[in-house]
Amino acid sequence: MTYAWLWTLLAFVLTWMVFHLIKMKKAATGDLEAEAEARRDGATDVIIVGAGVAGASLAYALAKDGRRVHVIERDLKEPQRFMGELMQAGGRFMLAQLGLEDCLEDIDAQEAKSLAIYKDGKHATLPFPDDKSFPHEPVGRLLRNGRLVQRLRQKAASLSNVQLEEGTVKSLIEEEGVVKGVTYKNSAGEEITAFAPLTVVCDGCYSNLRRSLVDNTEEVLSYMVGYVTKNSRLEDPHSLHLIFSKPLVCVIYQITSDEVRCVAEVPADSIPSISNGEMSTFLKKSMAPQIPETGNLREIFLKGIEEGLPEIKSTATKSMSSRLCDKRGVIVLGDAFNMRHPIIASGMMVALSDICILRNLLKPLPNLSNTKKVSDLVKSFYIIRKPMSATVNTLASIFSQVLVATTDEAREGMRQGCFNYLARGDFKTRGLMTILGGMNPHPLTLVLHLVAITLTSMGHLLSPFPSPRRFWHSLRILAWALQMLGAHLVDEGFKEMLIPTNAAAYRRNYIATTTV
Ligand SMILES: Cc1cc2nc3c(=O)[nH]c(=O)nc-3n(C[C@H](O)[C@H](O)[C@H](O)COP(=O)(O)OP(=O)(O)OC[C@H]3O[C@@H](n4cnc5c(N)ncnc54)[C@H](O)[C@@H]3O)c2cc1C
Repeated sequence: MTYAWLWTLLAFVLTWMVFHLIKMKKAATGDLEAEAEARRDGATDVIIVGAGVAGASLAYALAKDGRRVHVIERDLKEPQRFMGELMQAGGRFMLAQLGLEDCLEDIDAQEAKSLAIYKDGKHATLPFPDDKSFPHEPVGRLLRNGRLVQRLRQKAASLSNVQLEEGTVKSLIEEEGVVKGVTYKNSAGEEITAFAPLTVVCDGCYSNLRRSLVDNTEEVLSYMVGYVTKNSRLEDPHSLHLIFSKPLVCVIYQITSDEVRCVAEVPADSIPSISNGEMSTFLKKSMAPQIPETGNLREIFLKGIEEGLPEIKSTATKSMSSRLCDKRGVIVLGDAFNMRHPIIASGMMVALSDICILRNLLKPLPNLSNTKKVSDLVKSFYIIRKPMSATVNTLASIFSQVLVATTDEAREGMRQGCFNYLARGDFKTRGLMTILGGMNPHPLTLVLHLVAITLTSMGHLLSPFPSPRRFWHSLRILAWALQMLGAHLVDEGFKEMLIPTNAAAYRRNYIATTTV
């Protein structure tokens, strides 16, 4: 009798445990059944990780071709950041190819018609020229990146075969070397698995997933420090103002009808602290005096600082060459795949160009579960993208190195030579501007321009009277230029593209695959 309560308690605990064991087993079986069901049904054709510019555009393009797309994005709120604020004319063309050009409307974007350059009191404005072979108006757009991203997300989500969900992808699910899907945490904190024959990783410049797929590493080159000056309008709001300041460049541009973005680039190893006010002192004392008084550039630069730097932000500039991922069932795109210095503002354009190519390559395939076929197509994608990616990556890398101010006479000669070349305003400048705007992705033409800039720089250093010292420095310019170019010839697989017949074939192939 005394132990009756103990037996009752034991019986209760045992019943509770058996009940829960049965429940857990049922849930596990149910999960597996649901997964198997999803796989059998082929409920999703493509999973896209990340809905930035690349992920959202790709989702729309693939869904338009009838694919069932599941996009998983970590944060569906409007991104507040200062990258991707100039959509080059070439990027607008790619958006039009994808049926997304209207996403540039109703976001108070500003027309970008020219590049204005400033150095040591001299100034030149270089319009993006009208290239007759380019089927689009040669005008880009200056904008708030977050607004564009939201428009792209809305447009993708408006299609019934796109499921856009907030969630953070934790890992890829792999079976025998083939990626089958992802594990992610949804907004309710539940861990979920999703399966599809193809997963596209578009999780941006801080990508974690990339590391398990490709073995390339990113390099931090410098930092861009930026803030917005509110209630302001530049006297020339349609130019991107690039100041050849020291040690690195400043850039000022209109991003909405009454907001101006001010950016200063700072070396990676000496970035002043934002939190203790060092940064505002640096901007006010070191950078502001170098901003030309032309128009109202300096006034707006200072106004932003004096109004208390509401939201000063810094972003790392990175470079990472593209590497082919040899796993099946997965593709990496956007910044997770390939990055370059943002000095020529072309990352979004390259990502969109990649999407146009990939979409056109995948179009004839009714079933993406043929992973061997998809993997072969990805190999040709990697080659076809070269005219655009190699041209833009090389130009960005060389410009970013040339624009660094140093006390080295040869390097300063090249910096001045670059300014002189751009400021001439002749047919050569126009040619380089069409490359810059993404209207002529032609590596061979770029190499010719780079050779011409080198010769201009050498000529500048030798004039008016060549001396042995000047001659020596001009030879150093040549050596430096060859070294920079040489590195890219190898890295970007440029060599074969420089053979004129190959270059022409590459370009034809590129145009055919980017045009709907
Ligand atoms: C300072 C700076 C200035 C730039 N200026 C320009 C410019 O003017 N013009 C231009 O064309 N390019 C510019 N670029 C480059 C451009 O911003 C990028 O190339 C472009 O934004 C890349 O798009 P993306 O979709 O690959 O990445 P993002 O736009 O970064 O999108 C990645 C998305 O993935 C999501 N995500 C990340 N991890 C996960 C996860 N685990 N699960 C789910 N979602 C995830 C993120 O939330 C994000 O929405 C600039 C770059 C820098 C650094």
